[in-house]
Amino acid sequence: MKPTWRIIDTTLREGEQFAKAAFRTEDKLEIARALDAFGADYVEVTSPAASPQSQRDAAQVAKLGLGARVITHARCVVDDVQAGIDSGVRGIGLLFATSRILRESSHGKSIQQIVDAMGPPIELALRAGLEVRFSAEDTFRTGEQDLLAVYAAAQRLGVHRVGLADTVGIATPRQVYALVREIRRTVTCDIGFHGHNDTFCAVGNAYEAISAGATHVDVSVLGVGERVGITPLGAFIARMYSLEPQAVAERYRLGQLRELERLVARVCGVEIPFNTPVTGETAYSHKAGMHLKAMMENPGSYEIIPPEAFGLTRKLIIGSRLTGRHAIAYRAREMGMTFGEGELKAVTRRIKELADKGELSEEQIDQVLRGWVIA
Ligand SMILES: CC(=O)SCCNC(=O)CCNC(=O)[C@H](O)C(C)(C)COP(=O)(O)OP(=O)(O)OC[C@H]1O[C@@H](n2cnc3c(N)ncnc32)[C@H](O)[C@@H]1OP(=O)(O)O
Ligand SMILES: O=C(O)CCC(=O)C(=O)O
Ligand SMILES: [Mg+2]
Repeated sequence: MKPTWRIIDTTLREGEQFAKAAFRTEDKLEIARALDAFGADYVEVTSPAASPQSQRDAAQVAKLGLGARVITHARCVVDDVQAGIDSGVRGIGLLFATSRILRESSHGKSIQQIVDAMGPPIELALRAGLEVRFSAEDTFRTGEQDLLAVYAAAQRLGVHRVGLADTVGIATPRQVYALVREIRRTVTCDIGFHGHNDTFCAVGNAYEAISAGATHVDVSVLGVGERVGITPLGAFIARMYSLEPQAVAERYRLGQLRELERLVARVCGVEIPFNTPVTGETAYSHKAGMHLKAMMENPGSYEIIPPEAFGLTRKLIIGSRLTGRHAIAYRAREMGMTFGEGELKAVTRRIKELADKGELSEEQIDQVLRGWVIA
């Protein structure tokens, strides 16, 4: 069983727009290889038109011979497309801002002028044999008639995919679902979604896009990108794994995720947030007594994704003031000790008293348990 959707990882394009990213050539090659090892379906690199080094780097990534399809991203400008073709990539994401605010501030074109300008760059890319996507930048602040006009034009030109871009992170999940549904009824080609995380809706929005018929989703490692970035790869994978575990585990090498994130964090000089889904420092920590009891019965009690699926382990914190007698009995059993019900309550009370002054380490708990038996 395979997922019906594909991941376009844009760490090397959107991620290069992250304030803290200054990728050297060797960083890009290492990240591209790590993305490929994870099983990313596409790796998107910065427009070769951006700078001479960007052109050389795109060509080097394209030459790596990855399993992932290496694509680039460009304005609807013939010279930019030609630079993409020259770099040897296999696909190109073209875009034009269609919202009124960006039409006025970014390029000054009307919808009709956009439709007229799209033709030559799209045709050039298609003639060169590239996989071509056309995206309406700032989709969710664009009038529906305007969107339908540009997507219909893109489809007439023969693009492989149209893209909806929540460029400013304004869309709600319900809006994403409704608009993707609408576009799904209008075009026959594939549909991509690119969502910014300004209101932390990027994962939910990507999921709704897929539910409504999108085939491709843009992600980046740790979500790096402009401002607070886009849909994070790991969080998106967590979302989808919880729904279709077998398909996700078969398609992607999930055990690579943590190393991939560590690589990008190191290169960008940032920490991985403690609450990052799956790989964050506390993602598999369980602390409250009621949770610990149930976790010892069945780890599925408070985990929707087993850590082993990602090569990770869980941590049960039993030395806090929130601990419970079941957790203490469990540890005691591990040490080969059994307590009667009254003793167990008493030793748990003692551990809680001590923990009120500060959490106990495993060694300290063991010491209390051993001391209790001897006393
Ligand atoms: C939402 C996004 O993240 S989109 C991706 C953003 N990525 C990038 O910007 C890549 C890095 N960018 C760059 O290196 C540069 O901006 C370049 C090389 C692309 C362009 O550089 P410059 O020619 O110096 O223009 P500058 O960046 O100042 O202004 C943007 C120009 O692109 C035009 N433009 C903006 N969007 C588009 C578009 N989608 N298609 C065609 N032209 C566009 C603008 O009209 C403006 O050209 P003008 O001066 O003739 O009006
Ligand atoms: O080309 C696209 O679909 C997305 C471009 C982009 O980065 C954005 O709109 O935020
Ligand atoms: Mg973006």
